[in-house]
Amino acid sequence: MTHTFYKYQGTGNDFVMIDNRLKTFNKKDTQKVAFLCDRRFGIGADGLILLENHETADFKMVYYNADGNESTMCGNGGRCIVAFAKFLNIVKDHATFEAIDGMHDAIIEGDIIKLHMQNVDLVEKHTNHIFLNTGSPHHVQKEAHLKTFDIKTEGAKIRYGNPYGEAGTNVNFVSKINDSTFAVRTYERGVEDETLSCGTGVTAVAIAMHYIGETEKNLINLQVQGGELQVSFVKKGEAYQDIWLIGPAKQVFKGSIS
Ligand SMILES: N[C@@H](CCC[C@H](N)C(=O)O)C(=O)O
Repeated sequence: MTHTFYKYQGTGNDFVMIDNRLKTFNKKDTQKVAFLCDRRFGIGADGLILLENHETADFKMVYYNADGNESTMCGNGGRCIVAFAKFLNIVKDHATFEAIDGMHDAIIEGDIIKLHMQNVDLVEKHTNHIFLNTGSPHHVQKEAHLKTFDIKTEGAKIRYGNPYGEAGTNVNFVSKINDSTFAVRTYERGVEDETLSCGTGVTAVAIAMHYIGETEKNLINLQVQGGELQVSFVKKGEAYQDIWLIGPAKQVFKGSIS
């Protein structure tokens, strides 16, 4: 079957986007998703996203990693699907949608999409890292030599190692630039490599850095390999609420593939 697709990117985290409101896409076809995301034999992307109808919200988001498996929340993908919904005239400058981690709303200001993330009730501080779930699981670790660090090798060791096991985790390495700015490089589970940006990852980094006292700011700039994102939040007791992931989302091209 031939599918019309759109390619989107959010700070270099790229996605194949398919309008599945007519339910033409076989959602169980893992090999097909992996093929479409393949950079040599397919279109090439870090993930694939289906936009579907929803009973009460503007739409539903279904996210797959490049390995073909449906996975947990994708923050940059969430921002990109909002831009796609605007392109399809489903929404104007505000959107509500359901993703695997629950309901989200978003504000559209030109190319900038502000995505409301789920609250984070638990931040685990360990000796050399912080672990938290921002819709997807994230290990956050400080790294002084971020520019030259071997993200793929070191990220894979942590992703497959204890205590994460089979389910694994995403791994973020972070270096402080100043009180409100951090540089981040992320190894993504399901891509099994470094990506140019990870939305739930930078959200985790911003909250982790605040939690351990590296910053007292509530609006954090995150420099990623593919550009710049911002994360804002409010801390209530041990929990983080009213979390927003802010940054650009752009359509790159359209095509058809069978
Ligand atoms: N790129 C994403 C995260 C996608 C999910 C992740 N690979 C996982 O399986 O946990 C983002 O922008 O948040």
